[in-house]
Amino acid sequence: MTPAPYPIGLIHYTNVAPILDYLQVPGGVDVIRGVPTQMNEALLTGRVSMANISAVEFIRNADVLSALPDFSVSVLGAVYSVNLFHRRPWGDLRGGRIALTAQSATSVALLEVLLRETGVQATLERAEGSALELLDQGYDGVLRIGDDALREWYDVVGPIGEEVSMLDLPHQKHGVTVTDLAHRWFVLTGHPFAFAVWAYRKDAPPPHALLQAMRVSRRAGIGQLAEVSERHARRLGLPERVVQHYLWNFRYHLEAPDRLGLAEFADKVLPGHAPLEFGTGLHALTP
Ligand SMILES: C=C(O[C@@H]1C=C(C(=O)O)C=C[C@H]1O)C(=O)O
Repeated sequence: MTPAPYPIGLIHYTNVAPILDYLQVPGGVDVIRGVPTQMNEALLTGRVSMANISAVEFIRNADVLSALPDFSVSVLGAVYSVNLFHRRPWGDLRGGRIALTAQSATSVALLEVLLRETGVQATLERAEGSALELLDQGYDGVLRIGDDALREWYDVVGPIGEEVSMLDLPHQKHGVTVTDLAHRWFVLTGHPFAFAVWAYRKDAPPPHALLQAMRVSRRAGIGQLAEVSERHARRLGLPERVVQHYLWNFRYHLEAPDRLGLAEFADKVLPGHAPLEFGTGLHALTP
């Protein structure tokens, strides 16, 4: 008897290209793709058994989900693709209206934490459109994530020539400020921020062949980062150097500092949450 297929969901943002571009999906694994909120829902409803999902949904559903112990989309400091666009200074957003992308769960929760910790009360509303369109429509702030956020950051601050150091990438131009939420989290806590984990339903752990294939493809992607960056830079219409900097900056292994950041975020966002489990019940891990 052939075993039932194992369905997985994959968020297709460029930030996971180094993990997924070289993935050879093993037989018996079915893949669907989508934005974070779609993959969150697919995992929570059981349509898929494992997905890279918004870290905040892993925290909120820690009773039914476990996370792979060695996969994440984390960053220490600026991330470049989780951005609040605004014209007035952060402190002056008090009483204002902030437009939220419908693609995100974690970054919305992160924004709420950061606003609360800085004493800024604002009205948060779902609204679709580019950052500049929504600012022109009268929103005081616009949250964007993923490839759109990266491109729109570059549209605002670019062009960035060879003379600009990657340590000093701009975040302001023509009266628009692009506040990088991961950078703000770093300033607040000193920790990395984990945006996504690979979560699976505790009742349906992933087959070993899939985990091995993901580790092999991550090694290939990181090892060929120049090629990955060139390919995606062309697709995004961004300089290769900027995309390579963007990609190497991610922390893909859920290491101890990433777990500290995740635990701190969990306590801020959902005090009293169920314990977070990493790989409990998974068969032996091969490095
Ligand atoms: C870093 C990012 O992280 C993503 C942000 C998510 C969210 O806000 O819910 C979910 C998955 C992550 O891959 C990004 O969107 O650029």
